[in-house]
Amino acid sequence: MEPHTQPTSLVPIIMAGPSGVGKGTLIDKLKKEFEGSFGHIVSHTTRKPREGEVHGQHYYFTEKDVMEREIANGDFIEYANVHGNYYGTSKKALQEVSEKGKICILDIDVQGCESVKKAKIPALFIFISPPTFDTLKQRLLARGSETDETINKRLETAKKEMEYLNKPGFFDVIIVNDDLQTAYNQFKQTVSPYIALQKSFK
Ligand SMILES: Nc1ncnc2c1ncn2[C@@H]1O[C@H](COP(=O)(O)OP(=O)(O)OP(=O)(O)O)[C@@H](O)[C@H]1O
Repeated sequence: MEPHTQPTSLVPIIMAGPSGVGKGTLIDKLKKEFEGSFGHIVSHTTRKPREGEVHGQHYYFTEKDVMEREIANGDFIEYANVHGNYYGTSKKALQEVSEKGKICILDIDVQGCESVKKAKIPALFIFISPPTFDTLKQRLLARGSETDETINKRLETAKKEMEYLNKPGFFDVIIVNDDLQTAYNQFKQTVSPYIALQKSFK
């Protein structure tokens, strides 16, 4: 998928980059500014619902054997096993969003990107990079969501994810999230042709 050319279909926008780099922050900002252009994709999970979580809204809650069968069947465009629970995006969930004429944004890891590419699903692949490794560590610490152990795990994984920057052409666009507003402007510029196309469908 060539960025900066006029897209002819609303392909999903795939966001990758190490944990804590600011993917969620950028996506939230974009969805806020262009409310109505983006659809909410519902993931599947085999973990138990937490209080207040609604099936079909927060997740499609499913069973391990069912999900394994569906994965084997090729029903998922990507999935991951996180601490013994499966999480994944089904082809059907993606289809539900595009049938509503909305753009789908997926926040997935590089393994997930590999799966999407393998499934030959056309998409716009964006990698969000930290300016330095140290900045990433500071952001994870500042977010206050991790213990020392999980921070180290995330940083280890981050090193591997950053190696994808050496794979020419794997990502369509790489955005360095140093100053948030600058990164957001680049992000917005990258996806604006898709937003324009989405609006033209109304
Ligand atoms: N440009 C920036 N400058 C400073 N802080 C930032 C910047 N972008 C994001 N942050 C902060 O960094 C922290 C991590 O951001 P965020 O939660 O969006 O990351 P993420 O990539 O979605 O992580 P995860 O994959 O773990 O969900 C947050 O506290 C966020 O407010």
